[in-house]
Amino acid sequence: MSRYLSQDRRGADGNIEGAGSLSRSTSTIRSMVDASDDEEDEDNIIGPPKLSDFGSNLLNESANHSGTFTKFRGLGMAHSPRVTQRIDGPGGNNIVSHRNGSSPSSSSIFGSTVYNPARPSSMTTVNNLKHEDSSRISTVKNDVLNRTLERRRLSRTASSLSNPPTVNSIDLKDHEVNIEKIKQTIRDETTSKLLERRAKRFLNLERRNRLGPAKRTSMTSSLITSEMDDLLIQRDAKGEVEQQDREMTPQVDYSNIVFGDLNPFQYVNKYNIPMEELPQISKVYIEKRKEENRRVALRKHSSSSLNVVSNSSQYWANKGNYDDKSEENEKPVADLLGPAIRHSDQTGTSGPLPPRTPVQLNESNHNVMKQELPAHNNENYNVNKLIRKREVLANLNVNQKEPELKKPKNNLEQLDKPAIIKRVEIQEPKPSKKNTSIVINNEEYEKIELLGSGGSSKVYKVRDSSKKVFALKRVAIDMFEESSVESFKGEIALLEKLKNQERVVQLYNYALESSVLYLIMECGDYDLSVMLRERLNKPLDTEFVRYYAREISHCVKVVHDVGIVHSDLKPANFIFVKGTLKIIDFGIANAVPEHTVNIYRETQIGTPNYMAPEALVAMNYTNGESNVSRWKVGKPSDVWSLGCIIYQMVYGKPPYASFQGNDRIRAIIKPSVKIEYPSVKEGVTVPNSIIELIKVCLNRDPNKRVDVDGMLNSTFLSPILVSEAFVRDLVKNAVEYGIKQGDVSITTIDALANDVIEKLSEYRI
Ligand SMILES: Nc1ncnc2c1ncn2[C@@H]1O[C@H](COP(=O)(O)OP(=O)(O)OP(=O)(O)O)[C@@H](O)[C@H]1O
Repeated sequence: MSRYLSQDRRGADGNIEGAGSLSRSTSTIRSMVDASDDEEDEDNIIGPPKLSDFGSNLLNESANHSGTFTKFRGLGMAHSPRVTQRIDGPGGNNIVSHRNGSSPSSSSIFGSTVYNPARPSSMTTVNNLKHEDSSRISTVKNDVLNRTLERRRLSRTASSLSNPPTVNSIDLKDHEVNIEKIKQTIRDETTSKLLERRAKRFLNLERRNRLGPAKRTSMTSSLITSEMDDLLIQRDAKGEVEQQDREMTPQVDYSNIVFGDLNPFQYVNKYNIPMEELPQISKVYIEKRKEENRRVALRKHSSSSLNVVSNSSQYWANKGNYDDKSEENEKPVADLLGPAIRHSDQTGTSGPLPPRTPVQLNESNHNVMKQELPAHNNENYNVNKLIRKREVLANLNVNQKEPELKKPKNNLEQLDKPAIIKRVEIQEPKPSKKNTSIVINNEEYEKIELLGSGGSSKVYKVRDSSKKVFALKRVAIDMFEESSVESFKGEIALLEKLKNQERVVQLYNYALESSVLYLIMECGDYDLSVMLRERLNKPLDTEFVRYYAREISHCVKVVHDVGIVHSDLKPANFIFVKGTLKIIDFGIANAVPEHTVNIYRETQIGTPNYMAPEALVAMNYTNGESNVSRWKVGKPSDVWSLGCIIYQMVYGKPPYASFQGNDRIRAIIKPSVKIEYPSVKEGVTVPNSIIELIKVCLNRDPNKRVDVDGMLNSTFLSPILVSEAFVRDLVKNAVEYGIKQGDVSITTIDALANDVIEKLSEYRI
């Protein structure tokens, strides 16, 4: 450019070569008008495109004539003071440009262009004009040039005649008009060019958006590119692609924008999109958000539908109908396929996509899944996807028992991956062989649960190979303690003796191995202590007391009847086996020799709460510690224990339970410590018959204590029930007998009473 300016300047100074330089400038313009803009790079433009050399010449000329250079500088376009300076040369006001003092650069009144050696200095503003427009402009410019040349020629002639040059004001006006026209033309061209570039940039940006961030795969991007090409081809085929679509201002379709986490404003900023596009982008953004919300609502609805329908065999039976593209089938399919999957992140499209369904993947359906998705446009793509998915699903061997797979992520890669089948096999936990089974006399027993534990034993629920349930009592025996060994041998012997006794828990099998005694017994459900605890806060129920007092008495009678003293009777040693109360734990029981009232035991005693005073006295408890290991037990001791249990049934606790520790034992032993028998228990009258029974059981003197038979025949346990008529009849007969006899002796009255009592025994219940 400066080269041309110099030539022009020389011409202005009278160099006859000026015309040549001007025509050269003109040809430069023409060549540039026709030049392709493919190599243009907008990024290299600091300001608006520079004015042509020709234009600069004209302006300089004009300025020379008018002296109003600044007027042209004030066109509102950027002018770089850094690279441009005015030089007031002898020929008038000229502009030359310098870049770093020596680098060639171009400048114009519109700005400057960064020097690019790889590119010829060119007029970027006019190189894409249509040919007709360029010709028209050239014509105008040539006309102006001719006029200028003519003016200069006249000026030189006048100068040679020593006449000062004059400027015709009309000519000057013409120049200004022409320059304005040129300026307008160039402005139009500039605007058009900018719009074209912007459109191009949006197109690229659009592609970049579709391709997504760096994580995209080559498959995805090629798919998307071909998708866009196919879109164009389709539109071409429909005649929708007009010539103007390929021109400088193509319509940018924002509908496929993927915003990600950005809002429209952030999006526009991030991708350097002009702010005037913001409203349109915002509109798209809002639409997308609406669609997203709608999909979330649909997803909630469809997931609940899925729960209901997925279990339906009808659904799976109907899966072959997926090929039916009717609207009726579309909704169920959408519902059944579950939550919509956003597919837009990578492809720029959106819409529901069937989720992964638990499938049996075979070769054919795998291939179907692997096929590339077809090119699509926004509207058709979702429909195509759904149809295609249905086709794929129809070919799949769907296993409804499979657990539902996780929903795939929102990208195309997921579609190409074969669905992974998760097989969940529910197995019953295999019991560890360790400590779970035991063999006793060649019979294997499997432990089920722990039923209870005592001082020296643990009792488990077990089952044998035929699945019959038993109680396994495992007793650790001190083999070096003879009494201990003998004691448990005694228990086995007693249980053998009590075989087939209905009120005694049955012993089926036993073994002594390595200081451990194993007893396989009849298994109970729960013991009496549990039941008494359950009834603790309930009001007294005399019928309940009667029934269970009779039950325990019956159990003990059975034991006593075979000459055995239990010695450790307490609620926990009575268990319910299928509703029948049975006696257990003969660990300290012993057989009482025939015709012997008491025996002496040499082993540790049981629970003091239920122990008879004579047993504790025999142990010679002093200050709470027994100094003898020998103690006396007999059948009356068991009756005392029964009396304590019945007392607990009525009053909620054993007789001496209010005493703690050794005080309790002392209280039991000490005759002065009387047992209390309140006649009312929490508002309920305690029948005398109950109190009488308990009293005869808790007699301190074992010899005066009632035996089990007496207990069972007691009024409370065996009451007499007579009718009102029976009483009336009895009274009438007695009076009539007295009238007839006149005087009746006491002896006669006693005999009559005994007669009646005997009669009443028939009324025992
Ligand atoms: N055959 C059985 N069926 C069901 N449960 C039982 C059986 N035998 C015992 N139990 C339970 O196991 C608990 C302890 O049993 P057992 O009384 O025989 O052991 P122990 O060592 O003699 O206890 P303690 O020495 O305290 O009297 C009982 O209270 C009862 O709950």
